[in-house]
Amino acid sequence: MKINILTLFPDMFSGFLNESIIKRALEKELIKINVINIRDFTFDKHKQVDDTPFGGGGGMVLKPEPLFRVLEKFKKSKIIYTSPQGKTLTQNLVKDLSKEKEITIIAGHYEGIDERVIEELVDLEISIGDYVLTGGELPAMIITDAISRLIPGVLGNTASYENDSFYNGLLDYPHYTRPAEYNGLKVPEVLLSGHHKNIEIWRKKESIKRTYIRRPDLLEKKLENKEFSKLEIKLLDEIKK
Ligand SMILES: CN(C)c1ccccc1CNc1ccc(C(N)=O)cn1
Repeated sequence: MKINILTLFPDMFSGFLNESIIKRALEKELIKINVINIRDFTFDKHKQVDDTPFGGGGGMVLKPEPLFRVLEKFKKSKIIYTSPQGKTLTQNLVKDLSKEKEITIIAGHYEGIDERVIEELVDLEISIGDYVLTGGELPAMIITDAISRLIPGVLGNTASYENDSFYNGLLDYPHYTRPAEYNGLKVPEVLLSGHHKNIEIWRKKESIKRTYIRRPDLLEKKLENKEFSKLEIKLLDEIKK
């Protein structure tokens, strides 16, 4: 999986690329991340990347020329633009994107980019949620992070995404680690029992209970898509009693 990120602020990505799971995935060459400075694709004296909007109003808009030039190099990849006007990112969309060979993410800035770039070159506009940020760099990191962890080998053997919340359409169950009692607070007995089947059922029930309480919309969706196993239906009935 190769991810190109087009940005005006490449230095924002150094921490993201040099730490933890992403760093290890890059070292193992499981993914390749290429951060490109849009400004390198300006050839005028002032290296101008933005300009005032036609029609007036405040702010600046990213000019079409530098973006058309840089995107020429990546036209074989799926071109993504992060903006509040995009399709909201979900785990299913992440899963679909993780199957691409190469994607290029344009991190928007200022008031956005010239619409002609979107119309002509952008394959998918993505929003990470209904809120406004100073730039598209954090959304680009979030999309890159969410995709990378689905690439085989990136999470290593300890963590796996099969039990991810959202992976099975449910929220995650509660997690505990040593000590078994802390400040008089105990870990649920079943988790200390070593009884794997009971533990699995307890975790599944906790996931369904939490989803029922906190995100009934997710349960609805799972029911609509007929994605419930017989066990999950049984546990949901117990919870509803
Ligand atoms: C300055 N703005 C509003 C803007 C306008 C257009 C494009 C990019 C930006 C950069 N900001 C972003 C980007 C993405 C998201 C999101 N929800 O994915 C929120 N904000």
